Amino acid sequence: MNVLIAEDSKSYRLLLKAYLDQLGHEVTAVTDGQQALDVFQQQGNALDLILMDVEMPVVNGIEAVESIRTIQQTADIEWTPVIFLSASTDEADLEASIASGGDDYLVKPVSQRVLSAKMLAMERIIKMRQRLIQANSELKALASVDPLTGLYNRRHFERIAHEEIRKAYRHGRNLCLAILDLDHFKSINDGYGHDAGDKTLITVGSAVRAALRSGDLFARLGGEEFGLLITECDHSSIIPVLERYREIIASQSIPLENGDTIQVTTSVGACLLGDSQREDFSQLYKQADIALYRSKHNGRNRVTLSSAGSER
Ligand SMILES: Nc1nc2c(ncn2[C@@H]2O[C@H](COP(=O)(O)OP(=O)(O)OP(=O)(O)O)[C@@H](O)[C@H]2O)c(=O)[nH]1
Repeated sequence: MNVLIAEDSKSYRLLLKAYLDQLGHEVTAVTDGQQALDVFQQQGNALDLILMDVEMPVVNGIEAVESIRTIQQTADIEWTPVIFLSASTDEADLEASIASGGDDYLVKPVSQRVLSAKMLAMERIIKMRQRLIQANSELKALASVDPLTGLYNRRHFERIAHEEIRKAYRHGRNLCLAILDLDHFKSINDGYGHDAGDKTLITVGSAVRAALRSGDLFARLGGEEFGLLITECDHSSIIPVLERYREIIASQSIPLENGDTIQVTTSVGACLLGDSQREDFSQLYKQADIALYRSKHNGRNRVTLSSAGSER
């Protein structure tokens, strides 16, 4: 386990560290509550257990644990178990320590035997905690991904787009939001079956993803509609970039079991950030959607770019 000891007495700190080293734990030892807080913030979920002295200079153990519990809630860190160490046998002190967010309370001096037994009990809890951290991170990843294509989903796309739009305005950079909508996709489903339609979505998705510039984002927004976020781009280069993606899709051949192949084209509607007024995601999306409608209306398999604010 990765254990943090916060203890101001040098001799006792070294003794505890020696006990834990013998049990095979990774130990970081600090001398006050503020240093314990700093280590907690640096290590986050990587820290398994804290042994916290109650009486310490600068920030005492109780104050440090109260802060740890607050940080935990805001910084997406799972509950990190804390064992308080105190010279006091007063039950009110034990009560206050647990109320502040501690999980156990040991009266000093603690024998190696008692510490080993407590560490064993904590290890069981920590294993559960690690399983929870793992499950949560898998759930988070799943919540961002479209299960059919493995691309990011609409939810993730919108979240990142909001952040990127904010950053682009802050740093005075341009940004392009594009919607790519496959043409006559219904006729692929109707003509070749739903599985062939699925295969088309998967092939198109992975072809564009493979061609993506790092820092840009491609996602399946739903059905046969994909979203593309191009960061740091300018007016003169954006059409060739979008044309390149359109051509990549048109050049895909999707082989079917009966020997046939499917080809598909895409219509693209895109929008650049406005220069004069601040646009948010939904305004940009609306502009890109209007441009997409033009691409469809003008014959499909083409790119239409609208500047935000110019086509309401
Ligand atoms: N195979 C498959 N089809 C899907 C999926 N999601 C949506 N679709 C189908 O995609 C088709 C979209 O059809 P429309 O909205 O009429 O669009 P379109 O045929 O591409 O026509 P245009 O966009 O006007 O060129 C519908 O038939 C949906 O059932 C999916 O996950 N897999």
